[in-house]
Amino acid sequence: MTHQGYEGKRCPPSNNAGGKKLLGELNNCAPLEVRSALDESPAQGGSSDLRDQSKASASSGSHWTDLKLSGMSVAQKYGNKKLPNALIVGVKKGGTRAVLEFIRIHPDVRALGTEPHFFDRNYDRGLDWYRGLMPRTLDSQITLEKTPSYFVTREAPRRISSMSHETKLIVVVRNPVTRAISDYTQTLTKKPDIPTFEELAFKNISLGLVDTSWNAIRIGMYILHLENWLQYFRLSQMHFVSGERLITDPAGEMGRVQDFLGLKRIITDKHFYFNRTKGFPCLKKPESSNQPRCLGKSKGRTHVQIEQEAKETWLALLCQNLELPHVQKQRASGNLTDSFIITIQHVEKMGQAGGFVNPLHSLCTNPRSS
Ligand SMILES: Nc1ncnc2c1ncn2[C@@H]1O[C@H](COP(=O)(O)OS(=O)(=O)O)[C@@H](OP(=O)(O)O)[C@H]1O
Repeated sequence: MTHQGYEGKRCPPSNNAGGKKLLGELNNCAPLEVRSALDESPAQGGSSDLRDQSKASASSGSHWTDLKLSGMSVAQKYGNKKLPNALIVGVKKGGTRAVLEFIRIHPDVRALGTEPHFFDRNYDRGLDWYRGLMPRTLDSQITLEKTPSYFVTREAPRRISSMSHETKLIVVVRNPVTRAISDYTQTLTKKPDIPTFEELAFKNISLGLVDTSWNAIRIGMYILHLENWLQYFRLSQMHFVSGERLITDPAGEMGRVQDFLGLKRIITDKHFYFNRTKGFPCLKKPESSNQPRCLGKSKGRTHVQIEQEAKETWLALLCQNLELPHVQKQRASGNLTDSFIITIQHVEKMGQAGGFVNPLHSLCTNPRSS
């Protein structure tokens, strides 16, 4: 299936409020690759939704700085569809959409607006199918896509490295407890009758038993997943974006992303403004538009309310159960793989250098900060 074909079959725009649009409705009108993309973030915003914007330009990857040639960008006319050189591989609810929408305003980046889920759900369709989804790029431009579920997909690192050992990987990490609550909040908008967060997170709260098989918890066990990636990729090929700083200092985080991708620092604080109503940084001039835009309503949802006391009890337990015990267990057993040691050292080093906020550290040492 060609990419043009899939764009042509997009759903008509909806007036539904973010978080209320049901996936089922979208499924009826969207073809597979769009459905896949929407599975991760089904809710759509209104007319000021950057995600609608990105879907509209999903196949063209068109760019506001592109030179126009009879209404068609140079890349669209002379470019080729290439396999991505860089991927935003996760984490779900980390801030991956914000990174994609922010980086794609760079003239040397062209991104697929939807999530193709190639390395997890659609691998059988083959690399030609995957390439066909990509926007046309000039040789000097980077092709990028984001699918947050790659980070926790066992086969993804091997599959990506067999596409190219040189692929650059971006991981947007966020405090795993907040991430889990965000994930749960999203599920709740689709299935309001699910058990409480507490019921799902704990096997036995008085015994302090956390259910690490629950996906919302498991995704946040970053070290566990990283270990798998490091079997196939050098650490220098991975860049960690702090989901927290992406909100407080988007230009700073995007500066480091541009450095990592070998791009000139074009995206600066001039590109952002803080939208008080949204409560998040927004783009003054997003891709394909001169109008300021924020991400859609499914980004920056109000999280389910959790009482502070319960939260502190949980946090202590979750903190003990996410990265730390895994690290401690591995250390105690003396059964450390090289990649594991490197990961820990790397995370610690980046934390010291201020280049990385250990997602557990601030929360576990100061639960009230959440
Ligand atoms: N600028 C800006 N605007 C809006 N939202 C922002 C922004 N930067 C980061 N975020 C955070 O991104 C969180 C959603 O993460 P993802 O885009 O990775 O979600 S998804 O996995 O694609 O569904 C989303 O999580 P929630 O706040 O829990 O909704 C936001 O906190």
